Amino acid sequence: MKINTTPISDLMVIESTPHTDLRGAFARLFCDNELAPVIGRRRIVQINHSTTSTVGTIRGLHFQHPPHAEMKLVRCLKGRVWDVAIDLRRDSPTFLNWYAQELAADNHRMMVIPEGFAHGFQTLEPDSEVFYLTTAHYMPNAEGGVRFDDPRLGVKWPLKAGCLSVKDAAHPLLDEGFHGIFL
Ligand SMILES: Cc1cn([C@H]2C[C@H](O)[C@@H](COP(=O)(O)OP(=O)(O)O[C@H]3O[C@H](C)C(=O)[C@H](O)[C@H]3O)O2)c(=O)[nH]c1=O
Repeated sequence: MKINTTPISDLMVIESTPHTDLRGAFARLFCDNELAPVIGRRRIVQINHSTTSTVGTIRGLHFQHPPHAEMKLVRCLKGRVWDVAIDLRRDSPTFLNWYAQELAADNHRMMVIPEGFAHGFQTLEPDSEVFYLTTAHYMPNAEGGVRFDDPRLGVKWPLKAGCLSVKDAAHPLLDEGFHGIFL
């Protein structure tokens, strides 16, 4: 696994190179030894899998408030998604900056999104499947969200927004009073 930095500190992109032979390919989805420099003392406590049938669907952008803030390690195991992370960390020099990567079954790329970031994705192919590991349990009462089309964020999505959950359509826009998550 190759650990790549991004323009946003602590946000990483992991490249994996599958072992291929006549039968097909083998690749590790996760290895605590290889990812120790990124994971540190965190523990993976949940592994989630979402399937999204229609192209253009946006899931997110979600985060959890401390003490339930989580790191997410996100892969696309089928299809293709535009995976977006937004820095919501208070006092971060890149506060409200966003970064995106195309994750696909065939590019074996993984986003490592630390605590204090909102995460979401848009499907670029039908029946896309996202597989992600988290370092904190799902706590609905600690969940927060930002709007995919919030002008304060200016996220660029490859496609016109398609299907959206009622919850995601209802996230409040960030006003000047929003100073981020204090971790
Ligand atoms: C995250 C989660 C959800 N749920 C239940 C809650 C709802 O009844 C249902 C769908 O949840 P939600 O609409 O939040 O799912 P997504 O919109 O795919 O959100 C997820 O995908 C975005 C991109 C993220 O980054 C979040 O980690 C995660 O919230 O599953 C659970 O039971 N356990 C869980 O860990």
